[in-house]
Amino acid sequence: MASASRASTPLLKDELDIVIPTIRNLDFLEMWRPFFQPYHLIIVQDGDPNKTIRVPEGFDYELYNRNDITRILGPRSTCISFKDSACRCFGYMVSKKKYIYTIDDDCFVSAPPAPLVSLHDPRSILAFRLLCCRDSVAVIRRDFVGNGDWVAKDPSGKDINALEQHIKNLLSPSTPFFFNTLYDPYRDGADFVRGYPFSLREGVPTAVSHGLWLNIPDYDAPTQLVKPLERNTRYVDAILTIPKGTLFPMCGMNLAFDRELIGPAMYFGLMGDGQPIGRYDDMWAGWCTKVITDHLGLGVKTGLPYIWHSKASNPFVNLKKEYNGIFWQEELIPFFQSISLPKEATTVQKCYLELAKQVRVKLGKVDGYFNKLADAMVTWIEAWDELNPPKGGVTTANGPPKK
Ligand SMILES: O=c1ccn([C@@H]2O[C@H](COP(=O)(O)OP(=O)(O)O[C@H]3O[C@@H](CO)[C@H](O)[C@H]3O)[C@@H](O)[C@H]2O)c(=O)[nH]1
Ligand SMILES: [Mn+2]
Repeated sequence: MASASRASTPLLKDELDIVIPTIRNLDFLEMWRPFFQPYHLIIVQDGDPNKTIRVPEGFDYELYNRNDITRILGPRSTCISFKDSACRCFGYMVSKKKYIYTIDDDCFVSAPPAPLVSLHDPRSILAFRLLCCRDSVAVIRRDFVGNGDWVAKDPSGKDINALEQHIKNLLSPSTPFFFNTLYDPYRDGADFVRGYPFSLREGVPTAVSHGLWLNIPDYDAPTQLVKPLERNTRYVDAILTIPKGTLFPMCGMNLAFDRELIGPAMYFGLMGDGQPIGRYDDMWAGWCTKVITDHLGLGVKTGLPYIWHSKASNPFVNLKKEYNGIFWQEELIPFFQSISLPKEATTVQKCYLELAKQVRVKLGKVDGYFNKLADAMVTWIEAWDELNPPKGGVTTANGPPKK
């Protein structure tokens, strides 16, 4: 029987960093305070390094802007994107923790309190909840707790703690080799179904936990343009292992991973300023990650937890960023589907460098950009290994910025 984790989920507060890319502000942290305050935040400030980003009181954090990235990585800083959420991967590199959770600054525990709602007027709270219900079909109910904090509830009325769910996902095995039709067999109240081979029931270590989003779905620009008012109101109470040999579109908005198992593969590519492509950062990382987890016998899960995604980015701006990606991905997907990594590639770094070689040989002819990207993939691994020497190695000269 799959050992359902009846014990409470460990906080992992000293083993997990929260990485936030931002070009806006960090007010959203107020709603996450009950869940995020125990953790160390790594904030990657994109855009103008002279702009001051205010971090709400009471959070333990490091903040890196473009000047810090250049100071720490020197010439290798060219592999970190500028003016694209891809910059977040710098946070993965400088972290010293086993786990990473990354979230966008427009993602909330649940629908943020609208300005009209007074936090202490029951009538306006009811009105706001009815508004939420109208807009979001009551997928998440929220109740105020005594001091006016917002606590999200799932349809069963249980509190939602997205970070706790990601930790549960990462700490329980994945089942990539044989699909369990009752989904995650390790959840309370579930198990392997009849016909599931006992030899496979131990599962494999989980490298990635990919969460989803209510309200604004992560659609590409053409879909956004065709369906501007569509909201995701479907709370599907399921966690699935993505089967071995199957790629998936990884979104960086609500994502957790085991940095020691798969960190070096989580390079978010060359995107944004000066590049012919944007908004394919997380997609690229997801395709590289999935072929490597398949090769190393690790698992990738998708499903719970949900977060509430509040802002739709501009579809016209997105179309310009995505155009080449939409076109190139018809070549990229067959490339990743046909990847075979040699058995000598026994570490993530070795797998990644082999991938970079194949990107240059097979995708360089699609567009010269992929030669640049292959170089950047190698630079990323060099920088990763310099900042993360094997245990007991030397640390980097510069170290994190003074706060
Ligand atoms: O130039 C930029 C733009 C944005 N950011 C920060 O990145 C995240 C996501 O930004 P935003 O919410 O505006 O974009 P979405 O379209 O909703 O994001 C989804 O598309 C993917 C684009 O790659 C992204 O991974 C998804 O989450 C926010 O925190 C912005 O502040 C930035 O740093 N630099
Ligand atoms: Mn967003």
